[in-house]
Amino acid sequence: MRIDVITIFPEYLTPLREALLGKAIEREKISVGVHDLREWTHDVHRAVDDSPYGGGPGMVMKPQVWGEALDEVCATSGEPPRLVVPTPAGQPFTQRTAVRWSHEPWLVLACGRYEGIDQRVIEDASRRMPVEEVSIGDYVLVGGEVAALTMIESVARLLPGVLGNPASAEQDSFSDGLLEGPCYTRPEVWRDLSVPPVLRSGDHAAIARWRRDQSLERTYERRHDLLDSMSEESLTARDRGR
Ligand SMILES: N#Cc1c(-c2ccc3ccn(Cc4ccccn4)c3c2)n[nH]c1N
Repeated sequence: MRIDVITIFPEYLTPLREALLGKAIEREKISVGVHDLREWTHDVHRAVDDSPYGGGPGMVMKPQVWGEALDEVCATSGEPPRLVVPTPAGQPFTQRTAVRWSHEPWLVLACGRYEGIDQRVIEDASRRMPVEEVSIGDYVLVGGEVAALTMIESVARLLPGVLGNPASAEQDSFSDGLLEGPCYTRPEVWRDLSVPPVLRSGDHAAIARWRRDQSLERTYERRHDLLDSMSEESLTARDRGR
């Protein structure tokens, strides 16, 4: 997978070069390009923003600069990229989104700042590539870079050869629609707190039941909305009996 990020703070994306993702880039499982939006300015001040039409607080990112940047970064004789635009007003980004995007050959992420990017940039890009305006959660950040890091990490970890143990991606929270239950490691007793005996029983069926029950209980307590949106078939008769 190829990932390009356009931003006025390229150094914000440095963490991508660290740890697991850094290794995946070194091993060419992913190629990441980070581009400074100001490269496409032509004035001495390298201006990327201007006052909003209709008034209101803050500034809006100029369409001309973004248009030229996307023209160049997204240029191809083949299939265009999927353009991802982080915004607090976007569709929710979920694990399902990450799975879907993990099958994409090329993502371009447009990281806005200020009050956002002139909407005509999204409108114009939609004429020649798929565009998704997405939000990573119901809170307001200062710009799109943290959201880009979040989304890139959640997509990249699903790619073959990126995670040391691919099974952990399959057993993700949300992968079966439920939250992950608690996990434990040695020692067996720590500050007079013991590991649940079933996990040391060696009875794999009992362990699997216990883990499913813990996921259901945690999801019911913390994210009832996930249960509400689960299809009946994905909940077993035993689950419903709990
Ligand atoms: N994804 C996501 C986001 C963002 C986000 C993403 C991109 C930008 C570009 C500018 N701002 C600041 C800003 C403040 C106020 C109104 C509009 N925009 C962003 C915020 N905030 N919260 C999320 N879940």
